[in-house]
Amino acid sequence: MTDTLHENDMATTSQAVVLASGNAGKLREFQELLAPLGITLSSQADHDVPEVEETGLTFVENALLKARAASRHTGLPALADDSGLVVDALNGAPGIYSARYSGEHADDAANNRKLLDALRDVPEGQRQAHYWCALVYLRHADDPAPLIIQCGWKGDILSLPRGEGGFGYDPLFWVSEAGMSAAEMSRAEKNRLSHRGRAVAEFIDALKADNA
Ligand SMILES: O=P(O)(O)OP(=O)(O)OP(=O)(O)OC[C@H]1O[C@@H](n2cnc3c(O)ncnc32)[C@H](O)[C@@H]1O
Ligand SMILES: [Mg+2]
Repeated sequence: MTDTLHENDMATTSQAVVLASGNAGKLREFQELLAPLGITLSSQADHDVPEVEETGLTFVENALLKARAASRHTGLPALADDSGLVVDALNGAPGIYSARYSGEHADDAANNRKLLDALRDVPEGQRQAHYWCALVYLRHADDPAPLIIQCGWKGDILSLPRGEGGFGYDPLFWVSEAGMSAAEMSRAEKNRLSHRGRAVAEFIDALKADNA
């Protein structure tokens, strides 16, 4: 990236934004993806934003609920990500329930175990899935025209976990184009290919156009 381009990016996008998420893995990925643009991203925990109930039935509805609550509470523009894993053989489960698949206080390990169990009898070749990311940006809490970006990432669900990186279902998410699981990728590689990485790239373009 040239200095000129960098300065230009800073000029068009430099601003304070709250990330409406309590997920440390997401926060790390967003900070890496947005830092070069001069966006100062704080997490909702920094502002004591109360956790909002994700009562929507789609990713985009839940992202809107999270972004609106964070923006209302902080007075800042808010970015929210609602994402999850959609498995064909499970009729789209765990879907919007990905974070709470094995219970309200589920952790990644328990969710992964439940997924492996649900797919116990599903043979290789029928274990297609995709991650989905709905990204919502509200300029203020009553913004009637939010920026909304949605991206998917195709993969297959492994029978055994592989890799230590990433978070969530990454050790079970096999990416054939890369020849490795999402948890075996470098952070840069995951950001380049993933549902969230590509949604953020589109978001950056949309924000630049918005600020132009
Ligand atoms: O709602 P917030 O506070 O942002 O945090 P969360 O973890 O509850 O987030 P979601 O409601 O959007 O649920 C997303 C879940 O989907 C899974 N997931 C989403 N993106 C993922 C990724 O890149 N790698 C692995 N798992 C992912 C993972 O289980 C997440 O907890
Ligand atoms: Mg959540």
